[in-house]
Amino acid sequence: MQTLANRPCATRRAAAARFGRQQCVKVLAVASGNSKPTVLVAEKLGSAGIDMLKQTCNVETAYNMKPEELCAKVSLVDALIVRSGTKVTRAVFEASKGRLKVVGRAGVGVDNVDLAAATEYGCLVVNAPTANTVAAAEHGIALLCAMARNVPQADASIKAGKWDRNTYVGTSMVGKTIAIYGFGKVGSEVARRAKGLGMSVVAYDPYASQEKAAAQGVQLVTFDEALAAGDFHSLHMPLTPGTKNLFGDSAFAKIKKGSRIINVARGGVIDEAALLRALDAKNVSQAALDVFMEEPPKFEGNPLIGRPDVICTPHLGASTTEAQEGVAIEVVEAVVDALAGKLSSNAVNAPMVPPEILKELQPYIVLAEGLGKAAVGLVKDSGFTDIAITYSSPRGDDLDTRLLRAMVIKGVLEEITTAKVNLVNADLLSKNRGLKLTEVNVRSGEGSEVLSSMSVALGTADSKFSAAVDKTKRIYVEGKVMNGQPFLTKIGNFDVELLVSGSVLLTRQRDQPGIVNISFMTVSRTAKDGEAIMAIGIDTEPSPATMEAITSVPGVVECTIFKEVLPSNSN
Ligand SMILES: NC(=O)c1ccc[n+]([C@@H]2O[C@H](COP(=O)([O-])OP(=O)(O)OC[C@H]3O[C@@H](n4cnc5c(N)ncnc54)[C@H](O)[C@@H]3O)[C@@H](O)[C@H]2O)c1
Ligand SMILES: O=C(O)[C@H](O)COP(=O)(O)O
Repeated sequence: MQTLANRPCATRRAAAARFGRQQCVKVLAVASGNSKPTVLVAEKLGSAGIDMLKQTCNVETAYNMKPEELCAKVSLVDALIVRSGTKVTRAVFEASKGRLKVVGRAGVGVDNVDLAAATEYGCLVVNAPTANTVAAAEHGIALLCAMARNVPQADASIKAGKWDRNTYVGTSMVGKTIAIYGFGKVGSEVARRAKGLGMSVVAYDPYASQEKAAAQGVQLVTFDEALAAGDFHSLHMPLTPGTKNLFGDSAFAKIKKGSRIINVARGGVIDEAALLRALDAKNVSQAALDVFMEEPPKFEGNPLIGRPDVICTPHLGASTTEAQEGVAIEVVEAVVDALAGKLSSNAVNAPMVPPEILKELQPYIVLAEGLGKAAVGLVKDSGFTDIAITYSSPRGDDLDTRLLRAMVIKGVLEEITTAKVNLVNADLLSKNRGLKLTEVNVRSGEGSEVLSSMSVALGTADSKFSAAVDKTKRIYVEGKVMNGQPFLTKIGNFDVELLVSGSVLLTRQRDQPGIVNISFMTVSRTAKDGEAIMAIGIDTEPSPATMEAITSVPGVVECTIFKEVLPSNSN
């Protein structure tokens, strides 16, 4: 096979000039034309974030909207930024009529966003996962101390004109055990601070690393062990189907008698009716709650809020000036990046790719999308039922293929569907279309390169260019990255070398001298005097008459236009 390196310089330069545009990954097709995207900020956001947003977007603020008001506004905006007080339901995505591309959550928890609906509607959800961690941990510690020393009750008493030094005798924290549930970002910061108070720390988190816990002097234990060990129990896990009502009657039956519980995570993790029963039975002696099953909770006759053994704050964990400025900047950066079509490491419903990995993957991402486009561009009317992707990589099974797979699907589906396909919904859309997808990782090559090659094969397809069909009766294209550029290296059983971009004319002819004479092209043959295919870069599409003329050249067997091998918007 002729390689780029040994090809004549002029041809290489021509190829590079023609196809060598700097490619970048467009994840979401967002801003159209030159108009600025419009962002609706539905809850109070730190001013630094608003100022940053205004640099690239039209910003509309509307707080305390009723659900129907949000639905009315959302079809006029490209992005929506919320905190935990706005429910971004399926109805919101439906009402957006496809315009809403990004939901930014200025905080960690995304349980107020219908992620399944977001994904279905191709809307990226991003959050601000780190900027309020310390604030939440500090609030947890504040509640721990306030509860142990009856600070709110004593404050209320003195404000009522009493000097009562007997009722509010507290309990000491030093030497006691705190059980932390959810040893993630907030949980581990709480652990660090609890150690500073002289407490022993155990943690329950089925997904946490032993090493990380040990490095902090924290012992990971089972749920039941944590319940039995803790004098204080501090909750720091997300609300998921697995954690919903985790603290119910059964847990409270096992909890250390008279221990105290703090919840700065999510209300639904505690079954509030069960907590009331546990408080009545003195299995739990005190509770400190920042979060509730329903927010705001019903106040009238609420048995939990009125109790002297329960102290409450109105979901204030993240509410420090510093944290609010921090989350505002963090979420705005993610929203602006997403609107510009860049991948975000804060994406919640799309593969999260750290920036350094993304940089490394960049040319392979372009290749993957290009191969998807190339393969589907060769399908005839009868369509195809399956996509087989093979990755040949020195990393073998260690290669994280999620992003590459999504880009192949994007490349394939964008050609055949009117639905907006992006990294968020690529998997789901292919599944909904009943496409069978298989991936094979083959260990091959050496060194640190991501891929030595990759191929896309479309099954049960009738190709408009029969030479693209391989021995297994699949439309087959293969490619690799050379000198940082994505190349198509095989079509069917024919080796080619085509820097993937723009439109290409493909002809198949008998291998005989002098039948076509074109300066830039790539030719491949199976055997001398056998058959060859020729790929020719073209600027404008030949007319039907020209196509007919090419096909009627003696020796030419078939001819097709292979349009836009790579996405035209990848520049
Ligand atoms: N009150 C507030 O204002 C406030 C502020 C920030 C965060 N939060 C909440 O705090 C919680 C933790 O936030 P984070 O940033 O530390 O998240 P995180 O993702 O860093 O940590 C969550 C941890 O919970 C663990 N976990 C998951 N399922 C579990 C289970 N069934 N049992 C035990 N552990 C489980 C995970 O392994 C992870 O280590 C979230 O619910 C978040 O929404 C609340
Ligand atoms: O999940 C979070 O980040 C916290 O619960 C904070 O929520 P808030 O932004 O509504 O204060």
